[in-house]
Amino acid sequence: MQYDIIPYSYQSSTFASFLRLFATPLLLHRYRAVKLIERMALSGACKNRGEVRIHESLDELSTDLADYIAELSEASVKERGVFAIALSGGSLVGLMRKLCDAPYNKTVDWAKWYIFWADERVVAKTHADSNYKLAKDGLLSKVPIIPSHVHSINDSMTAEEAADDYEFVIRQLVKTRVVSVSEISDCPKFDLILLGMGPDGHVASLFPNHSVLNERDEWVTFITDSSKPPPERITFTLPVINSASNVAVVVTGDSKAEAVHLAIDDVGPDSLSPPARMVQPMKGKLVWFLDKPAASKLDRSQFSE
Ligand SMILES: O=C1O[C@H](COP(=O)(O)O)[C@@H](O)[C@H](O)[C@H]1O
Repeated sequence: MQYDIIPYSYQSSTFASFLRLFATPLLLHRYRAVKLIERMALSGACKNRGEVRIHESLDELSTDLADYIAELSEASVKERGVFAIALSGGSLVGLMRKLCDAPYNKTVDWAKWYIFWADERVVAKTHADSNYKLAKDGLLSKVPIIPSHVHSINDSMTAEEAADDYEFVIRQLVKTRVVSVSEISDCPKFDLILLGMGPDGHVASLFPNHSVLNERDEWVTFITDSSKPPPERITFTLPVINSASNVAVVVTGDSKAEAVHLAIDDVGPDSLSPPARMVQPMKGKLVWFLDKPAASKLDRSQFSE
């Protein structure tokens, strides 16, 4: 199994700024083609943990992430008429900020977006810990998404009830094919699941050594003992994450470098395996968006050009 390492950097930043401001769909398409060629030229292969994009700065990471999401949205709307995207909380939402700016705020077909959460804290939607509130304040209130397409949890229920209710909502949307279904697992097949990762290697609310990592039957489950506050959360299970068409893990900062190393590198069977390492889409594509500090402990000797 192989993975691609892409030291991602805009060498023609003036050109990129011009395009971000004035891009027509045609120019944007051409610009993406140029970037693809740059990436192919810089990419190398390693033991497969997906494609790894390493960025010089948070600004470049944010632009690349916005491009990536916009491209997947365009492809999904073309193919299925809708784009079913699951968000996470934490630093991810701030890194998606470029989607609120030109050209994405105008070129993305926001009316076709259906929003879900890969995990949510069981708190009121107005609470500072709410992943919904974070996304609403940072993204959803700034772009023309249709309110009825935003599927957040019912915050008046217990964690267990909220997980069951959320799974029921997703089941209805699978029936109407707003969310596709995986031919392999019978799980929902989201067009894109966006994950962050904690310094302990947790993704969504799948924490190290937690029994929830073994859940194979439920689509959405709950925990009441999260090692990171708040304790009560709902989360997509690994089978759902690994059934997605695309999964992106967005990680920044040197406090996460060790977890990135353990999640991506070929570390051998005796090493600790963080939950992020269990993100292995069955048929979908996995992309890591890293900044340099987060990538600083990756074993470059495993890369081959
Ligand atoms: O608690 C959570 O943490 C992770 C990671 O957050 P970050 O701020 O370190 O990026 C996040 O992805 C998850 O959705 C959230 O509930």
